[in-house]
Amino acid sequence: MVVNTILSVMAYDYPPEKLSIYLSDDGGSDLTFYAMLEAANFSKTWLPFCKKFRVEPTSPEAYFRTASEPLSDAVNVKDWLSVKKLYEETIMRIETSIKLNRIPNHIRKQHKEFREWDFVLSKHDHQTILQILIDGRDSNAVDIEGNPLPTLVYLAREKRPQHHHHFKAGSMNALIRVSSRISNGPIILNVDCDMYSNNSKAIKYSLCLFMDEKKGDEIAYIQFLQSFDNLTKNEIYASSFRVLQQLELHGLDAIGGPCYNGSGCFHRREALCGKKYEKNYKVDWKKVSDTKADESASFLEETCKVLASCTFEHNTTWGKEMGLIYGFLVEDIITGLNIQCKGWKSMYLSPERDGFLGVAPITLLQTLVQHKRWMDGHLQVFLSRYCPLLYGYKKIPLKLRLAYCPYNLWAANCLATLYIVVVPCLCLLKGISLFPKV
Ligand SMILES: O=c1ccn([C@@H]2O[C@H](COP(=O)(O)OP(=O)(O)O[C@H]3O[C@H](CO)[C@@H](O)[C@H](O)[C@H]3O)[C@@H](O)[C@H]2O)c(=O)[nH]1
Ligand SMILES: [Mn+2]
Repeated sequence: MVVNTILSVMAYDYPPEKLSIYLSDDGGSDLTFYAMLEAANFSKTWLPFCKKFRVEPTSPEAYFRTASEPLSDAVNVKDWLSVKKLYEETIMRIETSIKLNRIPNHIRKQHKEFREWDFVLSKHDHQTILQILIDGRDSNAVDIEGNPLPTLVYLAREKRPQHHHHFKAGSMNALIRVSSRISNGPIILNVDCDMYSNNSKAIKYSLCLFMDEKKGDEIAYIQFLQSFDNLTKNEIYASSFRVLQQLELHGLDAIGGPCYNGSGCFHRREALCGKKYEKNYKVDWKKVSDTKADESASFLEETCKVLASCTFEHNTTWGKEMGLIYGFLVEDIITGLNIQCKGWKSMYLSPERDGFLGVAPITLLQTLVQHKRWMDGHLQVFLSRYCPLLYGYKKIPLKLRLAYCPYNLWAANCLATLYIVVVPCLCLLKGISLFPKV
C-alpha cells in the first residue's frame, strides 16, 4: 500500500527536481525500508511511463486495476505490458519478503543501510533511522530517460519506551523538522499511508490558490475532499460522509475555512510551524523557492537524526504552538483550529477528479471503532481549553466557532438519538399521539 502512496505522489505533474517526498515509518520496519528501495527503483520506469501515457491515477495498483492496455500501436502496447509486468514483479518480491518476514540476502549485502536494523530492539525501542534513498540534487539520480527524479527520504524517528511518541502528530512533527533541513519546501502536502494521489494536477491547483495575488497570502492550508475507493455499493454505514464532504465543508469554506482533516491537505510550512498571520504579509515566491541544503546526503543523514530524536522537543513549543498539536485523538482538527485562530484562512478544494482516494471503514466493527475515536476526540476538544466557542473568541468569526460545535458535540447527539428511538415507540404503545391534535 505505502509503495503506491509514494509512487502516486512522486508522479505529480510538477517538475520533479522541485519535489521531495518523505516517508515516516512509525513501525520502524526493515521490510518497509526494503519496499521503499523497490519503489525508488521502480519509480525510474514509472515516472516516464506516467508522462508518456498520461496515467491517471498515478498509483500503479489503482491504475492497472482499472485501465486496459492501449490499443494504438504495437510498440506502445509492448511498452505498456512490460511496465505492468515490472510492477507485478516488484510487488511480488515485496510480498514474498513480507511473507517470509526476511529481506533477501543479496539485497541485504548490497545495501549497507540494513545494518541499522541490527541496533533495533523492537518497534517501540530504536534509534533514528534516516536514509536519503534518492537525492534529487545528484545528477546521477535520473529515470530511465535521463530526467531528474524527486528526492525520496525514509525516516523512522527514534522511539524509546520512556518517551511519549504522540502518535501521528509526533511523527508529522519529526518529518517537518527533518524536511526543513533537507529540502525546506514552503508548501507541505500530507497524505496518509492508506491513501494515494488520484489527480496529478493537485499541486498545480493548490499552488494556484496559494499564489493568488489578492487572497493567496492569507491561506494557511488547502484541504482536499477525501474520497474512498473501497466503498460498498449500498454504503450502509455512510462511510463516505457525503453530507459533510459535499455540503458542510463547502459551507465552512465560506465563513473562514474548513477544518484540517489530517490527509490530502497542503500546508504553508510557516503557518504549520506556528507563525501568526500578520496583516499585509507577503510571500516573495522567488526568494523562498531555492533553499535546499548544499551538504552531501550522508552528512545530512547524520546531522538530521537529532531532529527526530525523542528528546529534541523537550523544552520547546513543538506540539503546543509549533507543528501538529499533541494530546488529542483528533490532532488534525485541533491543529487546523489553532492555525485559524492565528489569523490564517483555509480553503476547501474538490476538483471534478478527486484529489486523493483512501480506505474507509466498511464493516460495522471498523466503523464503530473509528466513529468512537472521532467522537471522543471531538468531545475532548470541546471540553478542553481549545473549545472553539471560547478559544476562538475574537480570533475567528462567531459563525465559524458555531460551525465547529456540531462536530465537537457529535457524541452528545446520542441523547437526541436515544430519545427518538425510545419515546415515539413508547407513545405508540401507550396510544399517546405523537403530534398535537389540530
Ligand atoms: O502512531 C501513529 C499512528 C498513525 N500514524 C499515521 O497516521 C495516519 C492515519 O492513521 P489511520 O490509522 O489511517 O487513521 P484514520 O482513523 O483513518 O485517520 C483519520 O483520522 C485521524 C484523526 O482525526 C487523522 O489524523 C487522519 O488523517 C484521518 O484520515 C496513517 O498514515 C498512519 O501511518 C502514525 O504515523 N503514527
Ligand atoms: Mn485512514
